[in-house]
Amino acid sequence: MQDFLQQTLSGQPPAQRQGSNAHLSWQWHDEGILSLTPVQPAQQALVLSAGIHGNETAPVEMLNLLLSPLLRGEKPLAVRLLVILGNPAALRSGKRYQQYDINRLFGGRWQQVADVPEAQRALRLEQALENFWRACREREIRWHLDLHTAIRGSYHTRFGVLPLNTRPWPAAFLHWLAAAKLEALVFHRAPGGTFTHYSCEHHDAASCTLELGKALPFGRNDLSQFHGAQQALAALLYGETLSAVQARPRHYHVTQQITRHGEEFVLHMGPETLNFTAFPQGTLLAEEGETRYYVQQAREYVLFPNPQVAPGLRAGLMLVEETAQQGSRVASPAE
Ligand SMILES: O=C(O)CCC(=O)N[C@@H](CCC(=O)O)C(=O)O
Ligand SMILES: [Zn+2]
Repeated sequence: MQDFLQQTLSGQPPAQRQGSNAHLSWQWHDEGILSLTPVQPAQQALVLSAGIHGNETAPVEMLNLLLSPLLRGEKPLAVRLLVILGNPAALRSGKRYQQYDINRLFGGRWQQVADVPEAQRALRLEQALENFWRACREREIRWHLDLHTAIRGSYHTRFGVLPLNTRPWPAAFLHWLAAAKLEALVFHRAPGGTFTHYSCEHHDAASCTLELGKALPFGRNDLSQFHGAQQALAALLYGETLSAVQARPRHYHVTQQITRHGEEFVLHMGPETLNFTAFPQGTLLAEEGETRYYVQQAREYVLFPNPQVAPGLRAGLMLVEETAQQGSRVASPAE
């Protein structure tokens, strides 16, 4: 296969469904699902996904740039790799989703929505991860990096969102996220239906949603803003040296979720409000009927405010910044 992105956008299966070169063998499993196995046994299994939302194109372009030299046999592969373009139909139409946000449907939540294409696709992606990780060697390290872009501009252009994890985060994983030049890490404290929650909860993977800039159509992205992330991904994939960490990302955790239930929902933030905008205690953030959302802590920061989400879905998250002492639990290197 020459170009996985073009192949996926074409909507056609490739003429050849598997192949190999001096460094690896590859197998096309389904639309937007490709595994690559290195000739040399690897210590790590990595799922690298993008295009879960069809309008978030910068990471899709980046992923394809990293993948192409592997498929051409120009770079060695240092990990067992599963590459996923999450929602090909939405990528073709340039929309976040066709009928329902797929990133709310993982962990079996696809069973709760009517027959929408995203429900089928969430099931297919869960099966792909299941099969990929079933083939894991004992003690193989499992990581899942799901690449997105935010709808709005942000005070932090590059940041990571980590799912609820009942185990401590591996130090090497947090180190990699810092080396990828993420400015902030946001820790969820409740379960959710995202792809990264699914990997972490059901497959014990260290997983993170990487948010790289603002959503723009194909061809309009300035990938130089994400050079740090691209370099860190290249280091991981090709077994190259990881750049030194220049700054520790700021750490936040989620304190409350704003949920839209229906037509009465009002979000008291304009379209100009950036991600990580701070609000003082007592600020009325949103209301719907009798329900009112206020800032509860001395200062909270908003993330992903969106009054247009479907009923029952999150219309924003409120965050608190952690002090260095409070930091989220990290495993010792031996853990
Ligand atoms: O900018 C926005 O409003 C959404 C950007 C985006 O798609 N973010 C992910 C975050 C997933 C997570 O919580 O890990 C999403 O909303 O699905
Ligand atoms: Zn997204």
